[in-house]
Amino acid sequence: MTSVLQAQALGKRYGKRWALRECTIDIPAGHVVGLVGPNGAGKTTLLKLAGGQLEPTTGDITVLGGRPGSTHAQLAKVGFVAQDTPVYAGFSIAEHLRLGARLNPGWDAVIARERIARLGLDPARRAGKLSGGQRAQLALTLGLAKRPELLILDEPVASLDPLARREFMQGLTEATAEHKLSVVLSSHLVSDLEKVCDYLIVLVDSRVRMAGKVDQLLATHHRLTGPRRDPDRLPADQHVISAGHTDRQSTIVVRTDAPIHAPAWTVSRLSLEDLVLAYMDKPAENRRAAVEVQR
Ligand SMILES: Nc1ncnc2c1ncn2[C@@H]1O[C@H](COP(=O)(O)OP(=O)(O)OP(=O)(O)O)[C@@H](O)[C@H]1O
Repeated sequence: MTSVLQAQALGKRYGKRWALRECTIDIPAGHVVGLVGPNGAGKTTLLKLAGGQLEPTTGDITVLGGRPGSTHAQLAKVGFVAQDTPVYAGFSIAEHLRLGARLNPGWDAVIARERIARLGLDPARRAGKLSGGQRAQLALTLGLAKRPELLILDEPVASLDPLARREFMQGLTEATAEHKLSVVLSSHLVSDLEKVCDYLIVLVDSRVRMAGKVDQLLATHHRLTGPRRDPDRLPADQHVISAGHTDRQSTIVVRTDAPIHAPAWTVSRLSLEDLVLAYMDKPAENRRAAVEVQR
C-alpha cells in the first residue's frame, strides 16, 4: 500500500533544543490519523515538516512520495490548516473562495459553497469580523475544497463548539470515504479522535512513543488489575506501558500479542483515551517501557 507519510530518523532542533527527534514512521494512505501528545511534545513541528513549512535538522521525510513543499504538484496534493487558522481579515468569505479557486488547480467550488451555506455564514462577511470558531470553519472549508490527497490539520476543532466539532468530524469521515482523502490531525480531544481516527501517533517529549492502527492497538493492549506486584515479574512478552500501585493493588497497562493467562489478575480492554494516557504517563514511572511503532 502507498505511504502517505514516511519519516526516517527525522529530527528538528531549534537552537540547542530538539522539538522532534528520531522520528521513524510509515503511515499508509487512506487513514484518518490522530496525532496526540502533551503541550510542547512536537506535534506542530511534525505537521509543519510534513507540510514543507519547516526543513528537517536530521533525517528524511517523504509525503505522498515527494519532498514536502518541493514542487507545485506536491503543494497541490497537500492541504494544510495551521493551528491559528490564518485567514485574511480584510477579505470576505466569497473573496477567500475566489482566491482558493485561483490558487488551487483541483478546487471544488461546489464543496466550498455548500459548506459555507450549511454553516450559515454570509459569503459577504469579512473574515476579520468572524468569531474564532467561524474563522476555523472557513479555513477548514478552504482546506477541503482544495481537494488534496492529504489534509493536515493542526488542532482543527479546538475553537469549535461541540455541535460544530461533531459536524466537522463527520464531514471528515465522509470526505475520506468519498474522495480517497488521507488526513493527519492533531488534537488534545482524544474523545473526538476516537470517533474518526483509525490510526494513532502518540508523541511525548519530542519522540514517537507509539504509532499504529487503532484496532490493532486496542486489540494488543490490556489493563491488568490485581494484588500488588512488581511489573518486572510479568511474562517477558508483556511489555509494560504504565504501572500504578496502591498499598495492596497494582494496575498495569501491558502490550502483548499473546493471550493473557493470569488467574490472579482482572484483565480489561482499554478505551483509546486510556491507551493514550498510558503512553503519556511519565517515562520514569514506566518499567520496561516499550516504544510501539507498527505499520
Ligand atoms: N519557532 C520556535 N523556536 C523555538 N522553539 C520552538 C519553536 N517552535 C516550537 N518550539 C519548541 O519546540 C517544542 C515542540 O513544539 P510544538 O509546537 O511542535 O509542540 P506541540 O506538541 O504542537 O505543542 P502544543 O500541544 O502546545 O501545540 C516546544 O518545546 C516548543 O517550545
